[in-house]
Amino acid sequence: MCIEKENKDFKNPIEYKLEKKDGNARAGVIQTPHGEIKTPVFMPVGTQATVKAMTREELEEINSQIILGNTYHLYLRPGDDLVNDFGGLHKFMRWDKPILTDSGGFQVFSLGDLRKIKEEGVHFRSHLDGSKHFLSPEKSISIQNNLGSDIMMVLDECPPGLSTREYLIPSIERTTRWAKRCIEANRNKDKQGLFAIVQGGIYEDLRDKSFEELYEHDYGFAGYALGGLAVGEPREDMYRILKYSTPKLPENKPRYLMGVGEPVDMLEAVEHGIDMMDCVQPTRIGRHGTVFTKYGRLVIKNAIYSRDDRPLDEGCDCYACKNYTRAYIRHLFKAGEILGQRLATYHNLYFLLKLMDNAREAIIDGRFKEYKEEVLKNYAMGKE
Ligand SMILES: CNc1nc2cc3nc[nH]c(=O)c3cc2[nH]1
Ligand SMILES: [Zn+2]
Repeated sequence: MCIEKENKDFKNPIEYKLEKKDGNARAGVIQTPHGEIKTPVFMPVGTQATVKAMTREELEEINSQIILGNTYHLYLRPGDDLVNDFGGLHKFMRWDKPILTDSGGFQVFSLGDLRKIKEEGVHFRSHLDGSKHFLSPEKSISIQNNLGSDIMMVLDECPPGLSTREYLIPSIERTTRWAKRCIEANRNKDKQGLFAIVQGGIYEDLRDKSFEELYEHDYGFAGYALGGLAVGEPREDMYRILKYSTPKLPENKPRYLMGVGEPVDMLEAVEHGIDMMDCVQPTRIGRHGTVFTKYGRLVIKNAIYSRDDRPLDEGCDCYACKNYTRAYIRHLFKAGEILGQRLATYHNLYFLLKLMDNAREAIIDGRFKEYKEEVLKNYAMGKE
């Protein structure tokens, strides 16, 4: 039972309104300073102030409601101070809908040459030029303030997927201390929301520990993310934790699952009550010629498609599927033509945004279970 705890000295700029539940699946609306987001929602990742290969107009065309910016990358290049001088990320990249920025921690752990995790923060070397840098909770908030995102993430440690309890327990406790420091550092309390990140690996009791420690400061958080998943743990462990932890998150705030973007996993997450997801997969695999279809993934460079006059996905009404054949898009990839990467990216993003839109409709109509079963049955058939 989550008891409402509000700190009256500031209003969270992020408001969540639950519209309909169907089991634990939920449809809702998130109000942000840059407009509303209908959930469940997929968030395309725009790492370096661009969703790779997509223009802003194309992102609007496919009804993208919110995009992600990566703090680590933008801090290193072009610099959060430069972005701030141009009025923040919205103005710099001409995106006037909501933006969520991560804390930079995950990229430091996965990209930067991590020197050491200390109580005060992480020392690392840039993956660009090896220069030395330091990221603390306060520094992360300052960078995200400069970027002017609508939703900021706390600086946390995302332990490797199968970390032991002995490693996880002190890591969770430091992540909680860092989260508290982020609240204190978030000077624009009325301009940007701050999400907490629940850790705890694949252990239910450690998930409870992490959440309860963070919920102590619920007044400072506009939403809750489930971190520490999709980092190499077995799928059944991720599903078990999703089923256990998601329904325990506050009902009146957005719930964000970090790093998930495979159709089957997304519907599993929605079933347990997740509202928001992000993942680089759809854009990354798109650039390499793998696309999502109703009947599973399809690798367009495969010779079997050389004379295939069907669209990438026969059930899709996106620009790429309405105008081009598999044969043509395969040719573009074989010829190294950039348009191939653009069309595959466009389609993959459209596919996931549509999947979430259809899930939202199914929840509102009270038929989510049937919807999920239908999608999984077809997806498991493998591409025809
Ligand atoms: C691709 N999978 C994945 N991307 C993630 C990003 C994250 N950021 C902060 N904290 C996390 O725990 C975290 C977990 C993640 N899993
Ligand atoms: Zn399509």
